[in-house]
Amino acid sequence: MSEANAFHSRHRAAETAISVSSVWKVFGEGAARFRSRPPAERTAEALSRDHLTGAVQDASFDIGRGEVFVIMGLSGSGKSTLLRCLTRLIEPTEGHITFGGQDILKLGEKALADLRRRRMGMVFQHFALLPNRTVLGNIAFPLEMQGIDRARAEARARELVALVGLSGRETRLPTQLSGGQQQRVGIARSLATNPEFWFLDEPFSALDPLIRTDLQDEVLRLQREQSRTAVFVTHDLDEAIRLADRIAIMENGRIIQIGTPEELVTRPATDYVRRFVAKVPPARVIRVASLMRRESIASAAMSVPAEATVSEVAAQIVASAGPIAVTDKAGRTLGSLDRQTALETLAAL
Ligand SMILES: Nc1ncnc2c1ncn2[C@@H]1O[C@H](COP(=O)(O)OP(=O)(O)OP(=O)(O)O)[C@@H](O)[C@H]1O
Repeated sequence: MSEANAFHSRHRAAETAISVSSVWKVFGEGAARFRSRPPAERTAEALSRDHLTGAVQDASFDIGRGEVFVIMGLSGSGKSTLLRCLTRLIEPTEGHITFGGQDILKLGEKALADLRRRRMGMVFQHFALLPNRTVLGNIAFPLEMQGIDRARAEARARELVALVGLSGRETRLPTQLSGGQQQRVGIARSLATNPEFWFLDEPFSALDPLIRTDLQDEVLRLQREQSRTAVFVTHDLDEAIRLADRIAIMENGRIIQIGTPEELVTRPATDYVRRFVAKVPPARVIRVASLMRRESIASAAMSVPAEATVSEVAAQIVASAGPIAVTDKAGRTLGSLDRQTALETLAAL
């Protein structure tokens, strides 16, 4: 692992929260028969000959506890199907999916419903709020489903209303809210049970760009305050870069690369990934740590954090008149940043 990644992937060395191994979802008649084929015969040609859709093909990856893992790709690449396989809203054709070591594909109906209710939170593109319930009633609903008494459920719902910035609107019905506000209710509701795992499927794509950025900030803030393992589907690269620790890029049912935004931009695995990330300014994803020289410096004019992106510290770099120190989260100096190299990264398109 490069130094840059060691700084950025705070989760990689951490405990695995979700492990996905050789997962397939094949749609069409005869999908079950597809399981008996040896791996070498599970090709795109074989799928098309049998009139099957390989929505997810041989997906394997681990997600670290507390990581924000983004699945992205063009329309029809299999993102939603993969996410739904993780929650078993769609039954995978085959493979293994474990949550904290427990194989969820082996769970019976009741255990699965329990897992979803207690440990998973989900947000979808269409808010799916209960039309006859108020903001508070919608947010309290998952708690009531758990058998928590109404007063306690409502107290928790009030906390969440404040957390997502809807104080004062507790008694409104969904139709009396804007799209962005409705999605805030959806987010609050998904967090009511304080789930370990948070699944978000294109949660902001129906919203206009400004509201979308607000809600992305909201998600980032919630992650900072109470980090949870999050899997986020989007077709918006900009959104993926803002939110992700790592991004999985899908193409025609296959995951073709998994990496930090910086890895995808600086080392795209295929032409498809290269084209996907072509418009991302490198300074937006390259971290100070990647440009740092490990050397001691006598007297620094200023310091910048190793985990910041070059864009985030652009103003300091431009203004600096002397050596720039690079520091870790504790403020210890790790090395130096060459101003010229940083300026070149900022200028690169
Ligand atoms: N229930 C289904 N029956 C048959 N084919 C399906 C079904 N659901 C999805 N598919 C097919 O599986 C493939 C992947 O679909 P999926 O919805 O997962 O893609 P996606 O990347 O999430 O797309 P989008 O961004 O448009 O939502 C597509 O070819 C789709 O037509």
